[in-house]
Amino acid sequence: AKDHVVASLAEDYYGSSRTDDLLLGGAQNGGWCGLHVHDDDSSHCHGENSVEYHAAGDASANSQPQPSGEDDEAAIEEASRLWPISTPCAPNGTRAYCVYTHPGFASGRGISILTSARTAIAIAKSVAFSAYFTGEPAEEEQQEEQRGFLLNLGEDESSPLWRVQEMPGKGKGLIAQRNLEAGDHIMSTTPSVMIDYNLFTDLAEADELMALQVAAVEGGLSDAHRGIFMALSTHDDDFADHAERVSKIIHTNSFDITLDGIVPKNDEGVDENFYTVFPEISRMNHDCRPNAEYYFDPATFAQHVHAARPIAAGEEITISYIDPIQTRQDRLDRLDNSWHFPCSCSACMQNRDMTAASDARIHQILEIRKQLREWAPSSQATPAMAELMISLYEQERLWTMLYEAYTYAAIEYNGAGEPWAATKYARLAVQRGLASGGPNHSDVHEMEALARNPWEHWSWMLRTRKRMNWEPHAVS
Ligand SMILES: C[S@@+](CC[C@H](N)C(=O)[O-])C[C@H]1O[C@@H](n2cnc3c(N)ncnc32)[C@H](O)[C@@H]1O
Repeated sequence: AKDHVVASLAEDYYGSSRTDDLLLGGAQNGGWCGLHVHDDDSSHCHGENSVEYHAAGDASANSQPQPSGEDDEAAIEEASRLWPISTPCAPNGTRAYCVYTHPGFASGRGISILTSARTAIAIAKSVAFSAYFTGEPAEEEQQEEQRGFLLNLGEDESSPLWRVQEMPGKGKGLIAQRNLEAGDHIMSTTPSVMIDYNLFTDLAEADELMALQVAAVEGGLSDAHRGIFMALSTHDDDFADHAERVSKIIHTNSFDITLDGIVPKNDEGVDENFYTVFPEISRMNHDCRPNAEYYFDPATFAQHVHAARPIAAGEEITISYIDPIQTRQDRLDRLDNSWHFPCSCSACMQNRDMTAASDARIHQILEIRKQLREWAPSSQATPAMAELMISLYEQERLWTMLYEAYTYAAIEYNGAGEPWAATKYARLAVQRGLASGGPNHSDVHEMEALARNPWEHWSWMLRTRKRMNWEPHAVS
């Protein structure tokens, strides 16, 4: 994606795995579009980006021109009409960034978004927000759904499923209050504050950004919501004043979010990122072998967390802040550079022999991944290779990544003309993908289609076809 000026929770994870590399792209004729498209005509692809949230957003948003200084004024006026509160603003020469807040969002929980007027308008028109602005009948349904998400949240930062507790050496963390099964829903929350990444590069004065951040927290959030936000970690408790505290909270607790299908891509055709705090989810500490996974749904503006494996009552619930497919030293370096803590998770604390074996598996996973993504006839990919990938992920306890391996296995078996094994893995990929990417994720749709009818899927006999140099029409 783009150069990150600030570290965010799971920025690597999103960057290298979650949105770019491992996902199916809806290829029709032999490849995964938008990823590493091979020799086929990429015009068969649905779209370049594999993450298509069909339910979300105003499709026309994608064709909107980028804001310029001249038309920004009109946009600010329109955005101010749409959003209940939109103050203050900080001009940067070509566009103004303002705080757009909605105290009524998510049943009065509230939300603040720091962005340009154009983007604020696009967000206001998206499915998650339009009901709040138009008062259409959808509003009831929308609010009901968001209320449902928040049912598990108490104002004291606990729920029947989890509680916040002091964790030695890590600050606070989240503890399971009940035994959870893989796939169990843990929580869903909407954001407190979202900051358009452009602010970090475009606003020359740090004070301007800080003033906007303070205004975002002061306005727009309910008292309870603001209380949970302000209690979040600042990592080192070293701040001079309120503004710096708010800034540190944001920097310690933000996730990287893209509003695909809602906000237009930038001039380079890249999705705009939003630095986003989901305060209850931000209580989760890092583990290189996490037991929970999450995804953001632009249709509701909620982030959903599910168990990636069974979690025992009393166990800490963790997520990974980085791409876990890295050797131990790379993971430690990454966490130290971006997060300034030494990782003491079980994978990082193994003895030398076990670390060497683990690192070797990571190298093997990376090598196999390359083959499984290779669509030229010379690819070494086979169903056995995909099975090996599943095994390596299991040995490495990479439960949050298993859907990738199941997806590859489904494609490889189908590509070799083995529909029953393909169907089995497609179903497993769907089951896992629902927790990793959500029901609207294009990869999940892809696997559902394969499971329904492997013979009609683009991957049917694909490997055989390529290796034997058959024409696509030779296969029905
Ligand atoms: C998003 S917060 C996580 C919740 C935080 N522990 C709290 O008290 O609210 C990120 C911060 O938690 C701490 N942290 C997270 N995972 C950790 C780990 N595995 N080991 C040590 N500290 C960790 C670091 O201070 C990091 O900057």
